[in-house]
Amino acid sequence: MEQLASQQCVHNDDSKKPLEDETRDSLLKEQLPEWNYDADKGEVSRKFKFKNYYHTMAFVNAVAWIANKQAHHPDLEVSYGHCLVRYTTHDAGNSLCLNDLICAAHIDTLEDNGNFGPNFQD
Ligand SMILES: C[C@H](O)[C@H](O)[C@H]1CNC2=NC(N)=NC(=O)C2=N1
Repeated sequence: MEQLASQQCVHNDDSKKPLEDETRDSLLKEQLPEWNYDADKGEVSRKFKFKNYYHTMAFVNAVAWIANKQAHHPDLEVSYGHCLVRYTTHDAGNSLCLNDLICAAHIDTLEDNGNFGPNFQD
């Protein structure tokens, strides 16, 4: 299967079709091992932890940028030191679709290495 992180979201009738169980499970296992699937909610989620609010918000802004680029938007829970990212496809009645996993993979490419430049507050 093609790498999720090198794919872009598509918005058509096909993109509103829930993933087959087998496809979903193998993509999660092979490409998104840090993400948790909730079958009841039809969503995947991952909690990202940061050392302070500056780091958290830098991440949140990058997530928002990806969401607008992909026209597919996660629910976010933000606090001082963490951001919980949840994806489901509302247009599919809150089911897990390929766009959800593509966005999750894009977010996994954001690295927080704690180095934001000399003027960044630690
Ligand atoms: C037209 C546009 O693609 C849709 O309204 C998008 C916008 N962002 C979305 N985000 C999410 N998470 N699910 C959707 O079904 C969805 N639909």
